[in-house]
Amino acid sequence: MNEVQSPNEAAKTLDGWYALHDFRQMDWEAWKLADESVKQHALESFSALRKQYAEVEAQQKGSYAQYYILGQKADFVFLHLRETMNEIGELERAFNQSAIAPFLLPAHSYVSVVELSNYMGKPGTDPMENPEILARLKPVLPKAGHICFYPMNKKRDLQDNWYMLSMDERRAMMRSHGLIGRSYAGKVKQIITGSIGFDDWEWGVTLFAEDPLQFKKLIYEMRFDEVSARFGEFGEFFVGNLIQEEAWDELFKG
Ligand code: VOV
Repeated sequence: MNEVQSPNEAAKTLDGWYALHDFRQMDWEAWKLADESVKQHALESFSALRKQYAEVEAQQKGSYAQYYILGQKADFVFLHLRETMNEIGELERAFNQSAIAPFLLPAHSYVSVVELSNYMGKPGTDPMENPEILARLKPVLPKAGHICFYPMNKKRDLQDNWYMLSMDERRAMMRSHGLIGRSYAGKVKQIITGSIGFDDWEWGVTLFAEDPLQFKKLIYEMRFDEVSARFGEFGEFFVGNLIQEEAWDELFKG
C-alpha cells in the first residue's frame, strides 16, 4: 500500500501593516439640503481627519491614499495602513463619529494585512534583515494617478486545488507570475494584502499606475499564466482616480 504523504507545506507569510479599504458613497441630496454651518463643520472635521492621516504617514506609522471610484459601486475609497488592527478600528470609529460621516455613507470595505510569501525567498537569509522587504511590508502608498482594487481566492476544486499542490509546484507557478509582474516594473505597483480570517476573500490586490490601461494589460496577461488561469477566482473590481488634497473644497461646492 502506498503511504499517503501530505505534499502541502503551507507557504510562510511575512505580514506587515494592517489595511482598510474604506469605500464611501456621497449623499449629495443630504449635502444640498444641509445648512451652511453644518456643511462648514463637516468640512472642517474631514480636513482635520485628513491632516491626522498625513501626520501618521509623515511619522512612518502608517499610510493613506484617497481616490475617486468610477462607476456606481462607490464614490470614494480611503485607503489606510496602520501598525495594528486596533489602530484601524480607532480610525474607522473616529471617521464614523465625525461630522462628515452622515454625508459619506459606507458603500463597501475590505480588511487585510500587507503580505509577502516565502515563495521567492532566498534560502539561508533572514528576510526581516532585508531593508527592501521591510519597506514592502510597511509601504508608503503611492499617490499614483490611478488605483485598481479587487479581492481574489486561489481555487480549491477537486482537480484544481491550490492548497493541495506541493511547495515546489506552487513556487514554480509563483515564479512565472512574478516574471510577468516584473515586466510591468515602473508601470504598475502592486500591494498584496492577505485577508484569510479577516474578510470574505483570501487576498486583496491593490494596484497603482499613472496609466490605467496598464491595469487591464497586466491583469489580462496574468489571466493566461497558469496560477491565474487555473486557480484565480476574482471578486468585484474597483478602479479610481487620485484625489489631490486641494480638490476636496471644490468638490464639495457641488
Ligand atoms: C505588478 C506586478 C506584480 C508583481 C511584480 C508580482 C510579484 C509577485 C511575487 C514575486 C509574489 C510571491 C512572493 C510575494 O511577494 O509574496 C506574488 C504573490 C502574489 N501575487 Fe503578485 N505580482 C504582481 C501583480 C499581481 C497581480 C495583478 C495579482 C492578481 C492576479 C491576477 O491574475 O489578477 C497578484 C496576485 C498575487 C497574490 C494573490 C499573491 C500571493 C499568492 C500566494 O499564494 O501567496 N499579483 N506576486
